[in-house]
Formats: sequence, structure tokens, C-alpha cells
Amino acid sequence: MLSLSNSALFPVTTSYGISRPARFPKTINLSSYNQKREPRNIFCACMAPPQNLRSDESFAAKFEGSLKSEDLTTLREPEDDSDVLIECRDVHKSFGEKHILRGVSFKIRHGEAVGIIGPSGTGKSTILKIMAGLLAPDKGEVYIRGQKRDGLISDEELSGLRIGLVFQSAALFDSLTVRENVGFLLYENSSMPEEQISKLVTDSLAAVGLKGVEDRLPSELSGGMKKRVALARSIICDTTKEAIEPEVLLYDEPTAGLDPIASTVVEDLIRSVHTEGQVASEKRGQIASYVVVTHQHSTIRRAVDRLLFLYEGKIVWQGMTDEFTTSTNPIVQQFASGNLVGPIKY
Ligand SMILES: Nc1ncnc2c1ncn2[C@@H]1O[C@H](COP(=O)(O)OP(=O)(O)OP(=O)(O)O)[C@@H](O)[C@H]1O
Repeated sequence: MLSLSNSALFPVTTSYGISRPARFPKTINLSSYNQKREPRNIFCACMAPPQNLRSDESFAAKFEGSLKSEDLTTLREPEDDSDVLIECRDVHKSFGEKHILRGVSFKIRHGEAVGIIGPSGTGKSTILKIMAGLLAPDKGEVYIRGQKRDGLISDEELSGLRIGLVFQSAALFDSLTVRENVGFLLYENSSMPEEQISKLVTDSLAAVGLKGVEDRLPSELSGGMKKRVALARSIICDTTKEAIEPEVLLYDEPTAGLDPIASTVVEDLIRSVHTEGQVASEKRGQIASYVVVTHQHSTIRRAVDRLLFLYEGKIVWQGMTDEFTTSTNPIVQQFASGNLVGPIKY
């Protein structure tokens, strides 16, 4: 019986149209997984390549002039939106009586490394799932490279932007080996020979610093290794496809529960699979942009450039990472210092 470690969902760069596990006939029964999944394909899209990216233009520089003010009402985004990959516009989401998101708006641009921070239960994972198309907003819109997405990601959506969600729990299939977990998408959805997939798996594992673990089961790995396997699974791609779309990876607390050194390893890995600016638009199958939900200061410092602060259902502050600790916004100051006294009540 197939089961997922601590999570109902598989990373969203999977096609969910799986009725039979073609290459795992002996070991897998997907029925428990299929009951939990939502009926959709998570590839999403549109074809136009981003325009006017300049390789000499760092995103920090791009935003610095426009994000000086901490007053969001006067905040100026860059005027040119041709490099916006994902936009959330006035997104609302409630669960029963709980109004979690109350008008969240932001843009993720090509080449960016963005962090979403904020107190527990404020809706950070929820907004990631909405960006990934796993949850639909109650109100408001999500635009994928300028095209409005209606509801959840659907099989009908054209290809053009891959969105991957790396779950906090790693979400590995317990009964599959590391090789089968990392290569799952390719075993299921590609016509590549097994040896070729196996080679790609080994390459992806090497990219995240793992060697010789292909035949192990998830239960034989440490928590940090599981997170790295999940990262390897998120970056593997079908190299036989004609065109490989740029990809945005969404990481939900990738360093939660890791010791400081293991956190550094994962933070550097997140950086290393990311290609910035012009390079990102030219390299096949590389991560163009990523978004990290995190509570860890080290991850904020090491892995992201721009921060969005989510509180009481809205983005209440945004700025470059180095502005986080010097901000005069009382909410940010309290959060950055961990002070019990301040506007954030527990
Ligand atoms: N599917 C759901 N059904 C009901 N309530 C939900 C669901 N998903 C999330 N919630 C609730 O919405 C709120 C926000 O959850 P979410 O996981 O997005 O917060 P978060 O900011 O990521 O929290 P944390 O930092 O603790 O991980 C929580 O109160 C949670 O219980």
C-alpha cells in the first residue's frame, strides 16, 4: 500500500492523472493517495517568454528604488510587468468562519527569490497552495504570466510555466525507494528508458549533495536527507521534451526542524538550483523564481532577497531582506526580535 510521509499531497509538478502506477506494479496501490488528491493536473501555463530581462539588472537593484517606503499605500512596484510570472490580486480565502486571507496582493517576477513570513496560522501555506493551484481563492484572482487562472489548475491549461510545491513534510512515498520517489514523475509520465531516468535521478541527488542513497527507503533517511530528496524530486525534469518551461518553486518551511548546519545546506541548495535573470530565461528546466515560506532567520538571510510579511490576512510590509531587521514597522520589529510585547498578540 502506498502512503505518503505526513502529507496528503505530492509535489505539484506531478500530473495527477494517475490511474495505475505503470512502473511500480508490485509495490504501489495509489488508492489511498487518489482519495486524498484533488482532481487536477498541476502543470500550468502560457507560452510567451519573458521580455526585456537584462542580465545586468539585479532584482535587488530593481526593487530598491521602489520599495524604500514602508508605507504600503505609497509603495511603487516596477512599472514594467512583462516579467511577472505569478500575480495574486486581492485574494481572499476562508475556512468556515475563519477568514484567513483578506485581500492579499503581490507579484512574483522572473528571477526573484521571495520569502513569505508572518506569525503562525496567518495563511502562508494557504497562499502557497493558492499560487500552486491546489486551492481556489474565494475572491480575487491569480494570474499566471498575465493569464487569469480560474479556480484550480486544470488539465486544459496550456503549458508554459511549471509551478512546483515542495511540502514541509517532504511528502515522500514510504513504500518507494529514493530512486522511485525522485524519478516518480518520469517513471509515470515519460517514455524515457529506466536507465536514463535512473541516471537523471542520480544527477538530481548529486545536485542536492546525496550519493549512494538510491536504494534506500524514506524510513532509512534522516529528516534533513528526506528534505533533500524532496528537493531532488522537485528539480528533476524530462530532458527529452522539446521545450522546458521556466519553473517557479514554492517551498513550505524547507528548513523547519533542521539543525543549523543542515539548514545551511538546504538554504544553499535552494539558491543553487535557482538561476537568476536572463540566465533563467535561457536555461532549460531551471528554476526561474522561487518563493519560500519560513520562520527561520537563517533562511531569510541566506535564501531570499525580498520579503512579504503576511499578517491578519494581508501583506502588511514588504522589503528587501536587509531591511527586515532595520524596519521601523512595529509589526516587523516585534516579529524580528521575538518580543512578546507589541501589536502581534498570541
Ligand atoms: N483545509 C483547511 N481546512 C480548514 N482550515 C484550514 C485548512 N487549511 C488551513 N486552515 C487553517 O487556516 C489557517 C492558516 O493556515 P496556514 O497553514 O496557511 O497557516 P501558516 O501561516 O502557514 O501557519 P504556520 O506558520 O503555523 O505553518 C490555520 O488556522 C489553519 O488551521
